[in-house]
Amino acid sequence: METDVGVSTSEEANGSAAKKKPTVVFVLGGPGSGKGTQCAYIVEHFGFTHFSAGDLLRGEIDSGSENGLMIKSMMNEGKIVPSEVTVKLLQKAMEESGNEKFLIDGFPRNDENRAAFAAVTGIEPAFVLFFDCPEEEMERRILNRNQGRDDDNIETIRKRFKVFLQSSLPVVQYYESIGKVHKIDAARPVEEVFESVKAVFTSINEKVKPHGRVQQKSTLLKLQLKWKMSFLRNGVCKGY
Ligand SMILES: Nc1ncnc2c1ncn2[C@@H]1O[C@H](COP(=O)(O)OP(=O)(O)OP(=O)(O)O)[C@@H](O)[C@H]1O
Ligand SMILES: Nc1ccn([C@H]2C[C@H](O)[C@@H](COP(=O)(O)O)O2)c(=O)n1
Ligand SMILES: [Mg+2]
Repeated sequence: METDVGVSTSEEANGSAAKKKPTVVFVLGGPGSGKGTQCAYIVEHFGFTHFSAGDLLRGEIDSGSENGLMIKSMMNEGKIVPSEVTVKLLQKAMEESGNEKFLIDGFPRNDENRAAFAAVTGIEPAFVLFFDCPEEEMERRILNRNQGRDDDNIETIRKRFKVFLQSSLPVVQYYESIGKVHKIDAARPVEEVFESVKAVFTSINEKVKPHGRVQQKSTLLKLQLKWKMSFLRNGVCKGY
């Protein structure tokens, strides 16, 4: 297992008291594009914990919680559940997991989801994986899935596609505009898709290794500080 991917972009840069925030990768793509399937492989190879927002919401329905009925009816309509509910579930799951590297699958589904997660957790994703797949292929996959999901019927599937185009793609475009998206051609066999996914995680591991640029920069800053302190102590500090 190649576990690294210590891409903590959210570490507070205030010296020794820096508090490390979890590393979060958002996994996006249309319904049936293969997010859950690929996440299982990423977990196996890179030591992430996987949370599917849809699974957490289905768990909430099954638990008989007071939000259950509302969530169920929204899901059956292919609608997006209010962010307050979903973010709370994700936050609780992350806190209880004991890990600090998370794949968050099927979230954020709209701009409200995105903003609420950032506001509540203070976490921005290290990057976003986007599984790009034609609608006909996604439809075929969902109709063959046989997992007993209430929303895997043709009427709800079409509604989910519409919501994906209207609300979720703009979120992908937002992350693209800030250079955070790794787009994967998901219309290939599972193993081929995972080869591309693996390349993304491996290249990110390479970038944060001790001799990578990120590490070099912080090492240089530490060295400069050490020199300054040494000059000050010896009373020969003039030009600093
Ligand atoms: N690359 C692939 N080629 C063919 N079938 C696939 C591929 N990836 C996943 N599948 C199958 O397609 C179905 C949907 O995959 P999966 O559940 O991973 O999608 P998803 O993006 O998580 O969907 P949803 O958004 O509805 O949760 C599953 O039955 C899965 O086995
Ligand atoms: N952020 C989210 C994620 C999911 N949902 C609801 C609406 C989706 O149609 C449904 C199933 O999600 P999936 O398992 O396909 O990722 O769950 C939501 O409201 N908000
Ligand atoms: Mg899924």
